[in-house]
Amino acid sequence: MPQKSTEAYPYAFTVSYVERVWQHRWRCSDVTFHCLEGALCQQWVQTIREQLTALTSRPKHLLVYINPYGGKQQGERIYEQKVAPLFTLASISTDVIVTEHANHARDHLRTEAELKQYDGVVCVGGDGMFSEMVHGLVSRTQRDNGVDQNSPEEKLVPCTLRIGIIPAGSTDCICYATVGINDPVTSALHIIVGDAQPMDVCSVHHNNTFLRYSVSLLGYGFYGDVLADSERKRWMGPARYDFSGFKTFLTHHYYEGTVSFLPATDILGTPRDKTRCRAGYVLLYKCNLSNNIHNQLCSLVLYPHVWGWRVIRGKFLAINAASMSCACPRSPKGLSPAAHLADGTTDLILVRQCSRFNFLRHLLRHTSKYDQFDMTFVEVHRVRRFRFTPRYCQSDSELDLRENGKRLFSQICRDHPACSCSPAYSSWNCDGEILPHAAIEVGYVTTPYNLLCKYTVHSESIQTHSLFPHFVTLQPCYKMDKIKTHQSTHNTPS
Ligand SMILES: CCCCCCCCCCCCC/C=C/[C@@H](O)[C@H](COP(=O)(O)O)NC(=O)CCCCC
Ligand SMILES: Nc1ncnc2c1ncn2[C@@H]1O[C@H](COP(=O)(O)OP(=O)(O)O)[C@@H](O)[C@H]1O
Ligand SMILES: [Ca+2]
Repeated sequence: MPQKSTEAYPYAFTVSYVERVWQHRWRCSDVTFHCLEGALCQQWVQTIREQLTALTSRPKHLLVYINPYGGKQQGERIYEQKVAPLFTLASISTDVIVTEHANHARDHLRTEAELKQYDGVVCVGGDGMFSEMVHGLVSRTQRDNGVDQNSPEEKLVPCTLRIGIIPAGSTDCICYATVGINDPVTSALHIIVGDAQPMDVCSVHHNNTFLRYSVSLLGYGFYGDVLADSERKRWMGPARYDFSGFKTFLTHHYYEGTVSFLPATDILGTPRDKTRCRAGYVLLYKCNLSNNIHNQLCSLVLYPHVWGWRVIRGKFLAINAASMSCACPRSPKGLSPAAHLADGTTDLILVRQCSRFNFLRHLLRHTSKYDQFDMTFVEVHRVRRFRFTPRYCQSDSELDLRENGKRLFSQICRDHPACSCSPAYSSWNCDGEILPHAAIEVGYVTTPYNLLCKYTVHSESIQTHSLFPHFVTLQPCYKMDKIKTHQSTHNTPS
């Protein structure tokens, strides 16, 4: 700032605001306004503060859980250096808990946390950490509302508290698929401006007993085997997935069983659409009205058996249910690029036994513009519920052993115990956590959630933000010589 201006306009205040820098990446910038009179300056500051206070969607008090062991074990550093300064700048107060063991956050949320005092909870970690938060909050809400979690027929009661994710994990699929990028600063800014995005939740059951919730990927076969193998290599960090992915690809195991599913017939849109859900169901359809007729036609073609369950038997390399696109840095368009974030459905992808070469082609298409579903051995259905029953029954003792992480003889091919062909069972990859039960039933996909983040790729959203995009942190009406720090720093609280 030239000296002349400082002398002529000795009073000033600084407004911090959100700037979209590149694609989905957000940054915090600021602008300093100079005034001639202290009273005028004060009036501006007062008015802006009043406007900001009136924005009820913005959180004021947050409960933060940090997983210090997620991803590259950088959770605490990421929070302290990149996120906490922004929260302070936006006058958000926080209670921070660094987790001490797995399920610490889940159990604290489910039983102990005084949730009434918070406007939201935030997790710093990966998909597993987010899953802990979902389990804590969703379970607590169902318990408080008398919902029987064990029944796949029951619809979940929505939670009122929102969850924010600061990505610090290995895949960060939930963050990437909802925000469009896995960047801690961008996520912190979405939380600060009070963005919200509802999302679907599936409940997973075995013999009418509740097992887990899933919000992103439920994968049997390939993704189940990758996860089971990678858990033994956690010391490798995020690279464990590349190693185990390659190894699992080479083993090329298929699994026999029956998939039954209830197609979602009363919806517009199919998994083969070219549109992308980046702002949830409602916004997408507002923005793509011209696609609706086309989508309706596709639904009729895809789902001729509209009234009941469909049953498919076979040998599968992978059975994936994607309740959102599952986009992540490894696959920027995701497992099911057209899946919706909050439409009460999940996209069921069945990859039948095929050659290694064809499976590789299918996997590689997740990383390119080519359609991974346009292959004879792949089919995809948008469903409300589904079940999987493996061809061979899994005994309780086998399950107990698998739950304790031991490898079994019975996992080796039933027909030829001495050979190395496919084992009888895989396990399910449920948002990055292993489910040892092969037979599962997925209850109604419901939308009980709001996240503290969303895509803002639509022009409406951008305009809405630019109408009042700022969060203000200023020294009210200081003379210029007292606010020098403002000109050089913008995301550290002063
Ligand atoms: C030979 C070329 C292979 C290219 C394959 C590309 C396909 C990648 C699709 C990945 C979808 C990932 C869905 C998300 C799963 C996560 O929930 C889970 C746990 O994440 P986190 O808690 O952050 O660790 N991640 C995985 O299961 C990793 C799957 C990696 C598969 C290679
Ligand atoms: N303090 C802790 N010590 C050990 N495990 C933890 C701790 N806090 C959370 N976890 C568990 O770590 C697992 C992985 O967490 P996540 O944040 O998803 O990292 P990543 O993306 O690397 O898998 C989850 O199952 C979670 O329950
Ligand atoms: Ca969905």
